[in-house]
Amino acid sequence: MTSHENFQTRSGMPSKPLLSILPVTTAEMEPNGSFRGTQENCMVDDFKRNFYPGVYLVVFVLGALGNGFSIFIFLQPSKKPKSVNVFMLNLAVSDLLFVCTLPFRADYYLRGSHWVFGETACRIMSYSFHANMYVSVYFLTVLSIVRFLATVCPFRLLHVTSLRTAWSLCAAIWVLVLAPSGLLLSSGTSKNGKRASCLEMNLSKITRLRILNHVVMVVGFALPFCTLTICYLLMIKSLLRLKVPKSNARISHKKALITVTIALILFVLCFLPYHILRTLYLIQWREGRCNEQLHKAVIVTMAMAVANSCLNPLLYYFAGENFKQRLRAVFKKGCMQKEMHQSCLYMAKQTMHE
Ligand SMILES: CCCCC/C=C\C\C=C/C=C/C=C/[C@@H](SC[C@H](N)C(=O)NCC(=O)O)[C@@H](O)CCCC(=O)O
Repeated sequence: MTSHENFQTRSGMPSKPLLSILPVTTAEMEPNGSFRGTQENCMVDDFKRNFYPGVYLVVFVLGALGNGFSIFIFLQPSKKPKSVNVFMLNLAVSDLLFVCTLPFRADYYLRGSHWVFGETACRIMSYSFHANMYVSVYFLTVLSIVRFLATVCPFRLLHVTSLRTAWSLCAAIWVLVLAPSGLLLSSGTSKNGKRASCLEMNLSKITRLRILNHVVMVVGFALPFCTLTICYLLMIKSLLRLKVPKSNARISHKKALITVTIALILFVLCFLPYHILRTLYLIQWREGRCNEQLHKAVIVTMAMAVANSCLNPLLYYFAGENFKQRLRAVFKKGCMQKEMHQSCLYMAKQTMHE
C-alpha cells in the first residue's frame, strides 16, 4: 500500500492492512542497519507528509509578508541610495519568488506525494529551490564583502561600492546561478503506481545530482562560506585595532561586523547542515533502499534551508542602510494618513449631521 492510499484511508476509505503499518517485516535488513525494499516499506513518506506542509506554509506566510514589506521599504525614494540595499533588494525579490512555490510543495505532500500541477510546474519546483538557495548564498557573500571593503579601505575602493557596480554584480549573480540551475529543469514527474511523483529521488537523476552536488558543494557553498569566515575574522581584528571609541570608523566597522555576523549565522543555521547531509544522502542512496534516519535528517535540514527565505528580512532590519529610518517614515506616513482619514470621516459625519 502506498502512502497516497494511506492518506485516502485517513479521509474515510477502508482501513489499511496490518502489513503496511509494519514496514520492518516487509523489508530486508542490510548489515549497515538500513532496509532494502520498496519505498512503501519506508516511513519517510509519512514523515514528509507530517513535516513539510506545516513548515512550508509557515515559511510562505512569513516570507511573503517579510519580503514583500522589505521590497516596499527598499523601493521608497532615498536621498542617498546605497549599494548594500541593492543586494538586499535582489535577495528579497529572489526569496519572494521562491516562497510563492511553497504552497504547491505543501499540496504535493498533503496529497501523499502526488503532483497535480503538471509537468512544467514540477520542473520549476526543484529549479526554484536550488536557484534561490545559491542566489542567496552569493548575495549574502557579496554583501558582506562590500561592507567589509568599505570599512577596511573606504576611499581606495569607492568604485566597488558604487550603485552601478552593485547592479552589475547582481545581474552577474542572477545569470551565473540561473543558467547552470537550468540543468535541474530536465527532470519532471514520474509515475509511481497511481501517483505522479515530483521532488523525489530516482535512478535517472542520481548520477547527475551526485556530480552537480560535488561542484556546487565547492563553488556554491564552501568557497562563499570560507570567504565569509575570513571577512569575519579580519573585521574583528581591525575592530580591535581601532583605538578611538565612538569614532565614525568604529561605527561603520560595527555595522559591517553586524552584517557579516548575521550572514554567517544564516549560513551555519540554514545552509551548512543541508549541504553536509545532502552529500551523505546522495553518497549512500541506492534504488529501493530506505535509510530512514539519514533521509529524515536531510528532510529537516532541507526545511532549515527553505526557512532562510523568511529569515533574511532580519538582516535587512539589523544591517540594512537606513532601513529602520525608512520603516519608521513609512509607519509615520501611514499613521498620518490614517489620522487624516479619521478626521475626514469626522468632518464628513459632522457635515451630514448639519
Ligand atoms: C549554481 C547552480 C547549481 C544548480 C544545481 C544545484 C544543486 C544540485 C545538486 C544536488 C541536489 C541534490 C538534491 C537532493 C534532494 S533529493 C532529489 C530530489 N529530486 C530533489 O531534487 N529535491 C529537491 C527539492 O525538493 O526541490 C534532497 O535535497 C532531498 C531532500 C529530502 C527529500 O525531500 O526527500
